[in-house]
Amino acid sequence: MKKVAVLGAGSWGTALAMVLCDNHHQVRLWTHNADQKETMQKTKRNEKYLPDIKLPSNIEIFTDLEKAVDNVEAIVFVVPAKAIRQTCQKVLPFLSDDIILIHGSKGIEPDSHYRISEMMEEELANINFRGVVALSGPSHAEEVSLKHPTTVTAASKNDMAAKYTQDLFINEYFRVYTSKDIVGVELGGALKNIIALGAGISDGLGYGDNAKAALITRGLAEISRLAAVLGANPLTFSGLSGVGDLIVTCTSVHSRNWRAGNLFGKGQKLKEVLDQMGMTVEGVRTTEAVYQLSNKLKVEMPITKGIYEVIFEQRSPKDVVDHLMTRNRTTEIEDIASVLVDRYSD
Ligand SMILES: NC(=O)C1=CN([C@@H]2O[C@H](COP(=O)(O)OP(=O)(O)OC[C@H]3O[C@@H](n4cnc5c(N)ncnc54)[C@H](O)[C@@H]3O)[C@@H](O)[C@H]2O)C=CC1
Ligand SMILES: O=C(CO)COP(=O)(O)O
Repeated sequence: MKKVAVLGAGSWGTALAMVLCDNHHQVRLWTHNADQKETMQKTKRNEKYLPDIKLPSNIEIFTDLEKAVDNVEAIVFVVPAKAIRQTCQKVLPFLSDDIILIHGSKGIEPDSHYRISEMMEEELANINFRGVVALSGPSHAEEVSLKHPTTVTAASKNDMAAKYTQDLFINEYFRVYTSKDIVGVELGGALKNIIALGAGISDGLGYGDNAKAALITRGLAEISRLAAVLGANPLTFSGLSGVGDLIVTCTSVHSRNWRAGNLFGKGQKLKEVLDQMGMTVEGVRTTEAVYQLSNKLKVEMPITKGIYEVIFEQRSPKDVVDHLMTRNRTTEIEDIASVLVDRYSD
């Protein structure tokens, strides 16, 4: 039994804390919102983010960050990507060396183009943590909290930290694999959200399964092309954090990115969409970051470009689809192959 703090009491932080409670760990769930803590303690539910689920009786809820992380072996960061740096800065004074840092967040920071673990390493450079682990895969909180079979990957440059995370979380309904390719695993989790926005847009426009299958497949081609240039193992994109998460996010009614895309497809604009969602839609910021990055690195990403134009330049979604369908003729597989040839030919 380990003492673990989970930072972020949204749907995913709560679901991961429940898995840890099921595994008999001593779990402290931290929220930055005092009202949320009070309601959760009173109702034994997370009314806003996972309303149908009763919280385990052994979960402890904190707003005091120092108390939440006191004497813990591992911290699991599950705040939205935009809050990662601020959360690291707040927790830094209370951290001791040897801590294991795990995160379940999915995003890329605009301008810096940092992955989540890169932001954590930069903000927490003053401590000698034992490793940073990304926990990612096809895993909607709503289903994990119902204990439906789910598989994820714990990726770290540090093998021991990845195995520690596997031991911490694995049980009969939550199967955890390990990987050394943290670059690929984090990119898979972040980039699929862009394509899920696209799948939602396509459905919102009233297009059918052919269009969605095309988006998923050509989306996978362009996100794995970028990931290969950024140093990911392309095979990671055939795994749980790649195609696995892409499928679930593009097809599940639980996906906030798909739902937001659907509203864009029906003609709503950014502010209306975000107001209506009221929950984290990571794909919006990640689309901005990846659009910048693809221009900087000259990686062709036509779907991401189209989604960027819908979200940030108010281009009509129908216009974007028409453009994607009629752009220059090209070959299907050669493009990713050429990235790999360039990369391995030195
Ligand atoms: N919901 C899901 O099924 C999954 C979500 N994720 C990822 O987990 C991360 C968190 O997402 P969700 O839990 O779904 O979001 P959510 O929208 O359900 O909840 C967000 C939580 O973060 C808190 N928060 C917002 N700003 C904060 C700040 N500055 N400091 C501390 N807390 C803050 C909110 O109060 C809320 O409790 C995202 O990166 C998401 O992509 C990953 C896998 C599954
Ligand atoms: O990453 C997720 C499932 O693996 C959650 O996706 P959404 O943020 O689109 O709900």
